Amino acid sequence: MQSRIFDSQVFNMACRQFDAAAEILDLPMDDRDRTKFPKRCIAVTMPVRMDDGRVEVFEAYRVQHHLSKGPTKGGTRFHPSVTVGEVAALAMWMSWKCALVGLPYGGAKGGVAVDPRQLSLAEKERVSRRYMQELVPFVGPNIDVMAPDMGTDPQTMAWMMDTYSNIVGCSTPAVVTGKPIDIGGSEGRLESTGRGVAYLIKRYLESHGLRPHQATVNIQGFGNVGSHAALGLLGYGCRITGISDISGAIFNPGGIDVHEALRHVEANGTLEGYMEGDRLTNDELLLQKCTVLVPAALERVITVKVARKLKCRFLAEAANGPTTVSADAVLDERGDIEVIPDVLCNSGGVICSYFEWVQDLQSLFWEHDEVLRKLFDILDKARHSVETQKERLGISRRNAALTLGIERVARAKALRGIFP
Ligand SMILES: NC(=O)C1=CN([C@@H]2O[C@H](COP(=O)(O)OP(=O)(O)OC[C@H]3O[C@@H](n4cnc5c(N)ncnc54)[C@H](OP(=O)(O)O)[C@@H]3O)[C@@H](O)[C@H]2O)C=CC1
Ligand SMILES: O=C(O)CCC(=O)C(=O)O
Repeated sequence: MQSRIFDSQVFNMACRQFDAAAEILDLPMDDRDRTKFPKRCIAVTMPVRMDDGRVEVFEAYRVQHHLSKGPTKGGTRFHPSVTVGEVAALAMWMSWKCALVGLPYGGAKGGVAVDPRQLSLAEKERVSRRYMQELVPFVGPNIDVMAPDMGTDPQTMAWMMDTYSNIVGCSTPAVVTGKPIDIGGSEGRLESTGRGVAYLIKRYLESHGLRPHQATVNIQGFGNVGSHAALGLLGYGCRITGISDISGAIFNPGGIDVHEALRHVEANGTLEGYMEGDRLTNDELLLQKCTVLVPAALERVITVKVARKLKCRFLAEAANGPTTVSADAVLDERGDIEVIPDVLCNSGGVICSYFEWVQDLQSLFWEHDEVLRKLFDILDKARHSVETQKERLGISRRNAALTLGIERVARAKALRGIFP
């Protein structure tokens, strides 16, 4: 089958990854297309009243990739470059990620094509509420559970949860995760993706005979994931030598004061004007020598050209889909860079979202320590299963992670059969 709906660079990239994994698994031909292509796609146009009285119409999407293992799960992105193909690729990756770490979910993702930095707070609230209002017939605690992604945060989730609850007539915290703790959010969810990234990096450094305090780290993207990864790594003793946001990068081989940089971003909304170190472009930051490079922003930033010039020992994919398929082949050929693939590396977020959903359904809440202990436990198990698969089949770590996730989804579909 050829998809005409989702055709785009990033969707084709997710499909090529799937095809390679399906070959390794020797997946029956009859099972391939039904495992690969998204089950449902909801596309809406949303009229929103802007502060100046105009009505602006935004395109928005929700893609639910497969329904075979439970409700679908995944974040909602507010970004000007959102397309249905990008959302579909992100939903596919959510499926493999959830299956890899053993969560009872299919993958989903949503997005609004809007630049959140151009919206006032009131406009952002109206966009968030309208998005949820459009999607109420298609989501719910047992159907599809949203969460934050780029450009959205706990406040966005609070507005979405409130909108859903008002429409269905009762408070329904389990319809979104990543909410503020006061309205049913989980301890630890805010920092979980970045903390998970940091924890896995520490484990991989140790398994390669390195101590965290010997490691230097450059991070692209200083939002939720990038900043909490930086704080986690700092806590383990790593030296953070580079950080960036859309305004560019700060590079300081002596180490950046991450807390001070965060205070600057909180006060100014950007790293622009932060003076501690040299200013570089985002592309230049990727090529600086370091022990660990952490892309934590957009897809497809590690291209063939970049991959050939990387000077890191580890590439920890905190972002979804940061490495193109051709760049991946370059990294395989080089063989000197350990790739921690996205579906493993950033899985801490959805693991903690699962904990939040479980707590909401039971109305029984856990302490912070318990959440982190359970999170690190699942990450250790997933890491172990990826390393075992890698050695057993003699394949790359990315293919090990993808084959584990894809095989579990395909098995669930085969067991359930075809109805009617
Ligand atoms: N939030 C979560 O729980 C999870 C997120 N992820 C993935 O992690 C990545 C980051 O998400 P998250 O931290 O939540 O998003 P945020 O919106 O919180 O932060 C995104 C960061 O990336 C920066 N950025 C945006 N565009 C560019 C660009 N073109 N070049 C360089 N930097 C850029 C932003 O800069 P500025 O602020 O200046 O715009 C910001 O610092 C995404 O790939 C997301 O899918 C994965 C798993 C879970
Ligand atoms: O927490 C979640 O449900 C999803 C997080 C997410 O969007 C992702 O892992 O890419």
